[in-house]
Amino acid sequence: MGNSWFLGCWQDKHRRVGDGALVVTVVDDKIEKVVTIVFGGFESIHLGHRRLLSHVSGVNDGGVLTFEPLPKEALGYSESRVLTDDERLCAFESMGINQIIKLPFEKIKDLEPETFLSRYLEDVQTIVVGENFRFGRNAVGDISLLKQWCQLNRKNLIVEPLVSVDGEIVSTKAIKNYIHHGNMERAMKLLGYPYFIRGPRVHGNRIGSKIGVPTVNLHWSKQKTRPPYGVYDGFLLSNQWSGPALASFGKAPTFDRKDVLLEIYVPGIDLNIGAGEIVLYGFHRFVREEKKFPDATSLVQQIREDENDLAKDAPLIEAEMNQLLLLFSRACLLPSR
Ligand SMILES: Cc1cc2nc3c(=O)[nH]c(=O)nc-3n(C[C@H](O)[C@H](O)[C@H](O)COP(=O)(O)O)c2cc1C
Ligand SMILES: Nc1ncnc2c1ncn2[C@@H]1O[C@H](COP(=O)(O)OP(=O)(O)OP(=O)(O)O)[C@@H](O)[C@H]1O
Repeated sequence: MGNSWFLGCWQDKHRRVGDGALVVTVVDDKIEKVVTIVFGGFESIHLGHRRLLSHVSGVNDGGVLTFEPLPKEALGYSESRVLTDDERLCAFESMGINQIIKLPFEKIKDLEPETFLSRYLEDVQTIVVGENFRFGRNAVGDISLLKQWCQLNRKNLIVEPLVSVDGEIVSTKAIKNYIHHGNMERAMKLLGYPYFIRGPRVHGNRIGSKIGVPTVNLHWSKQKTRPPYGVYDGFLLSNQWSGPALASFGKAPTFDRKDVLLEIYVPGIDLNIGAGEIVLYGFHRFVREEKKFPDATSLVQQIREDENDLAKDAPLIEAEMNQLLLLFSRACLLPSR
C-alpha cells in the first residue's frame, strides 16, 4: 500500500484507497451494488465489532455502512477517539473489507427509522447488526422494528449476540473509560489489540540525551483518547526499529516543561529517527505516576528501575506488538514520507 492512502481519502464522494482494494463512498441516497452490509459506528473495531465485520471480510459485494461524523460526535457526547478515521481504514482494509459507505449524519439524523430504511437500504439484501443496535431519529429504531421491516421487505437480517469479556459487554465507551483511567491491560482485552497512538516525531528540550535517556517524542493528538500522565511500558513501532520501550506521558515536572509530550525511550538505543517521521507507541501497562524529582540524578535512578519493569514485561509486550500487526497492516500504520 502506498502513501497515497492517507492523502485526503475522505474528501471525495467515491474514492479508491491505496492499491485499490478499499473503496470509500459517501452517500445521501439509495445504496447500490452492495448486497451485504454491516451497520454501525465502529469507532474502535473492538472484539464485538470484529464478529460483525467477519460477515463482509473478503466478500466482494459486502461493505460497512457507517456515519460521518459518528452520531455521538455530532451530538457532542464524544470528543476523542480510540481509532482515528485513517486508523479505522487501516483496520478495515487489513480485514479484507472492500467497501466503506458513509452516511452524512446531518442528512439522516431526523429521519424516522422506516423512512431511513426505505430510502437507503432498498437494494441491500442482507443486513448485519449487533443486538443493541439502534438507529433513526433519536435512536428510536431498534432490532424488533428492523426485523419487521426486513420481513416485510424480504431482506435477510443477521443479529449477532453481544460479545463479552469476563462477563462485561464489550463497548467503545467502556474501552475509553479504561484508557482514561490508565487501565491499558483491560482496554487491550476488550479491543483485542493494544491501544496505540501514532504521529510524527517532534523534538523536546534535548535534555534527554545529556542525562543518558534519549527519547523519541510525540505530541498527543487531540483526536485520540487520553490516558493519565505517567510512565508506561509498551512498544515502539517505527521504520527504523521496533520493540519494547518505556514511555513517559506528561510535562516532565522535574524540568518544569510547559509542553505535554509522550516521550518514548528504548534502553540502550539512541534511535536515529528523523523529525516528522511517523512512529507508533503501543501501551501495555501503566507503571507509575510522573513525579517531580529534586534533580536529574534521582530521576535517572528511578528510570533505571523502570527499565527492570520493562524487561519483565518484554515477552508479553512482544506478543501484543505482533497481535497489533496481525490486525493492522504495518505499511498502513507507518507510511514512509
Ligand atoms: C521512562 C521515563 C520516565 C520519566 N519519568 C519522569 C518523571 O517521573 N518525572 C519527570 O519530571 N520527568 C520524567 N521523564 C521525562 C524526562 O524528564 C525527560 O525525558 C527529559 O527531561 C528529557 O526531555 P526532552 O525530551 O524534552 O529533552 C521520564 C522520561 C522517561 C523516558
Ligand atoms: N459487544 C458487541 N458485540 C457484538 N456487536 C456489537 C457489540 N458492541 C456493538 N456491537 C454492534 O456493532 C455495531 C457498531 O456499534 P457501535 O459502534 O455503536 O458500538 P459500541 O462499541 O457499543 O459504541 P459505544 O460504546 O460508543 O456506544 C452495531 O451494529 C452494534 O450493535
